[in-house]
Amino acid sequence: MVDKKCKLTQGKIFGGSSKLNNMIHVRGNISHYVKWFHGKYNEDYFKQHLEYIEKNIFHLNNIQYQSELVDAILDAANELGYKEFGQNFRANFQKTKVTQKDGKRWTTSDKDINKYVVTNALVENVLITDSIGYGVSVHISDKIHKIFARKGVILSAGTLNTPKILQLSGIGPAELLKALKIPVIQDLPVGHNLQDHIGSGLDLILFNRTLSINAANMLNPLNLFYYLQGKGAWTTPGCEVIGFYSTKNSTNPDVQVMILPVGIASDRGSHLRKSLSITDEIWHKYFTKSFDKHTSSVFTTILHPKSKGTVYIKSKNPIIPPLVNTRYLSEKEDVDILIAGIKIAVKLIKSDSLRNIGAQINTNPFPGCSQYKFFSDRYLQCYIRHLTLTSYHYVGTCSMGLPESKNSVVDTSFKVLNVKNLYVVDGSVLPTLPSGNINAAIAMMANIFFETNIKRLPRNIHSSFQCHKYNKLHDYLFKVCSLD
Ligand SMILES: Cc1cc2nc3c(=O)[nH]c(=O)nc-3n(C[C@H](O)[C@H](O)[C@H](O)COP(=O)(O)OP(=O)(O)OC[C@H]3O[C@@H](n4cnc5c(N)ncnc54)[C@H](O)[C@@H]3O)c2cc1C
Repeated sequence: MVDKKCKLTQGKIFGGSSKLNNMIHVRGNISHYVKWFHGKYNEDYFKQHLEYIEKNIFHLNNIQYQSELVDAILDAANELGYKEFGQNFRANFQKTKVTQKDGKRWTTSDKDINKYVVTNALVENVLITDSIGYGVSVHISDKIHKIFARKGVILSAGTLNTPKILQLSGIGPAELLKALKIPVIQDLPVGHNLQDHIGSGLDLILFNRTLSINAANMLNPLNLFYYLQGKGAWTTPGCEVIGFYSTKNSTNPDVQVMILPVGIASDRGSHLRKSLSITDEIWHKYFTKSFDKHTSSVFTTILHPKSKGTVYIKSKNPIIPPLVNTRYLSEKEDVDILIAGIKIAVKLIKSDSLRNIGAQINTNPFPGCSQYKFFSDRYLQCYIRHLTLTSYHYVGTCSMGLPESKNSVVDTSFKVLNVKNLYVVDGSVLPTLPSGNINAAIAMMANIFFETNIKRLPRNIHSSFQCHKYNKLHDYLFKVCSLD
C-alpha cells in the first residue's frame, strides 16, 4: 500500500456508509448476537428483528445481473462438498443477496420517515455536566452551535468517529486524555478493540476471454437504459457469490469468500488501483502482468480475527481525524487462517467447473515473494503480508458489555457506562465481528435500540424542534436544516 496505509473509507453522507457500500446482505451467526447482549435476549428475538429490517427497512433482492462465474463457482463449491444455505449459518455458498429496490441501492435512510437532519455539520463533542449528557457542540459553517437534547444524546458517527467524539468529550482512556490535557469525565476503553474483516486473493483468477461483466461493459451508456428498468450491469454489487467455510473442519466457518467478477487490473489502473492505494511497484510488477487477460478475485476474508487495533485522537482539534492503528495480522493465528483460507480458494479455482469456463490460477509471482515455492505456506504468508486489505467492516471501538468488564464502553442498553442520557448506536458497539458483512447486524442493533429506548417516548417529542436561523443563501446551498 502507498505509505503502508490502507484507505479506511466511510460514507460522509446522510445514510452513512450504507450509501456507498456493496449492498451485500448477510445475517451471520445469530448465536454471536446472543453473546453481545450476555443472554438478555434469545436467538428468536434477533431473528424477529432481522426479519423486520429485511421486510420493512431494507428491500432484499437477488442480484439482477450476473456473469458466467456465478453458476461455475456454485458448481465448484458443490464439487468441494459445500451446499447452498438455508436459514442456519454454516459452511456454504450462495448468490449474493443485496439491499436493492428495483435494481437500485436501497438503504436505511431511504425509508420514508420524518427526519430532522442537519447536513454539513461536524459534531465536535458531547455536552456533559455532572456525568449527564445534555447536548452536542456542532461546527456548522465556521460557527459553533450548541444543540440541546430533551431526553438524551445518541452518537452514531461510526466505528472510527464515535470514539473520536467521546474522547474529545472527556470519555476515554485516562492516559490519552491527560496527555492531551482533556479533563477526564470517565476513564473507559474507548477506541480499543478495533476489529475488521481483512482479506486477500485479489486477481487470483485469470481468463483468456472476457466475462460478461467487465470494465468496458460498465462504460457502455446503454446500461443507463437497463438501469432505469432495474436491470443490467450497473445493478451489480461488485460481488456475485459469497461463501463461508471452516479452515479447521468445524461446523463454524472462520472464512468468508466474496467472488468479484471484475479484478483490480481490469480498469487498467484508472480507479480500483487508486481506491485501494496500491503502490507503483506492486502495480507494475504484479497487476500489469495480467493486462492481456480478464481478471477476477476470490476475496478471502477472515471472519473472527484475533488482531485488534486502536482509534485515538491526536489532538484536541475536532477537525483533525483520529489516528487509526489497525494492527492487521499482528496475531499469527490470523495469518495462518488466511493461508488455509486461500488454499481452499485455490481449490475452487482449480475445480473442473471453473476450468470448464476457462479459469486459470494467476501464477505471476508476487513481488518480494518469488524466492518461495509458489503457493507454499511461506509464499502465501509473504503474499498475505503484502496484499491484505480491509473489507471496510470496522467494529468494536465502543464495545457493548457488562459494566464490570474492563472492555465495556456501553451497557446492553447502549448507554455509555457511568454517564446518564448518553448512548452509542453504530458499528462501534459491536464487541466482536459478525460472521459476514456487517451492515445487517448494525441495522438490527439500531432497530433493537429503537424498540427498547425510543419507541416508548411520547410522540410529540419533536414538535418543539427548532432550526437555527441561517441566511437564505446558506440554507439553499447547504440544506442546513431540512424539516419534512
Ligand atoms: C466501501 C464499503 C463497502 C461496504 N460494503 C458492505 C456490504 O456490501 N455489506 C455490508 O453488510 N457492509 C458493508 N460495508 C460496511 C457497512 O456499510 C458499514 O459498516 C455500516 O454502514 C456502518 O454503519 P455505522 O452506522 O456504524 O456508520 P456509518 O454508516 O459510517 O455512519 C456514520 C455517519 O456519521 C457521520 N459522522 C461521522 N463523524 C461525524 C461528526 N463528527 N459529526 C457529524 N457526523 C459525523 C458520517 O458522515 C456518517 O454519515 C461497507 C462499507 C464500506 C465503507
